[in-house]
Amino acid sequence: MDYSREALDEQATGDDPMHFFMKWFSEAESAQITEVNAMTLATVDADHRPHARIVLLKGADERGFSFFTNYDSAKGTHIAADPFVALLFFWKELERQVRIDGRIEKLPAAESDEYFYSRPVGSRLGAWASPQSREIPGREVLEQNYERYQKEFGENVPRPPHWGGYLVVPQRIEFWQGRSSRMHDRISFSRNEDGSWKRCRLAP
Ligand SMILES: Cc1cc2nc3c(=O)[nH]c(=O)nc-3n(C[C@H](O)[C@H](O)[C@H](O)COP(=O)(O)O)c2cc1C
Ligand SMILES: Cc1ncc(COP(=O)(O)O)c(CN)c1O
Repeated sequence: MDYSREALDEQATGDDPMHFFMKWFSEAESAQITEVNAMTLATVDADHRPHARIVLLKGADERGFSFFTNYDSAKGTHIAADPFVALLFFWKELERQVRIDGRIEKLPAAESDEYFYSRPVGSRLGAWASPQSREIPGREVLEQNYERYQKEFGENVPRPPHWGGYLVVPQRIEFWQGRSSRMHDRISFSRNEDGSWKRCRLAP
């Protein structure tokens, strides 16, 4: 595969990488890419071993990037032990990659509520039914839990205390655009002490 769609220069990315991320994100949406918000989340456990999995980006604003999950899951346990994480997007149709590293924190409960109550009732029951990342003897455990909570809550399924959002506050954001002969463009932003961003170009 030789990449040849387009170039990325320093000027085009501007001074604010969150702003530029939104631009690339909406271009990916317009390109009809399916699950454009699917991103790899890397965490490290208490023994410094890395773990990666896909989660769905549900918000991006001047604060950072947010997603929702089970706080008692493996990833939740890793995050509690070490708040440094990485995110990765690969939009292959656009020959683009975005790499983000930063520090993660829980979203305020009000924001977790707001998102949770926007989800279909079935997914809300799923959040109760699944002890995410735990070993279970069989699928029937999930089905039984689901039915039990369905009986208990009916249509009014509250947010479980162990389920909510995280915000990744970026410290570095890199935009990668594939180019011919592996001579790709990489524009990287690192956060300064005062919160402003320093931009540089990296060799591919
Ligand atoms: C496309 C896709 C989207 C996913 N989105 C989420 C998500 O937003 N939140 C989540 O908790 N798990 C999501 N998952 C499941 C995770 O990849 C993972 O299996 C789960 O969160 C357990 O991870 P852990 O054991 O490392 O905590 C998604 C999986 C795929 C393939
Ligand atoms: C277990 C789990 N939790 C949360 C999500 C987040 O997405 P949604 O809120 O759209 O269900 C997903 C998406 N695949 C998921 O698999």
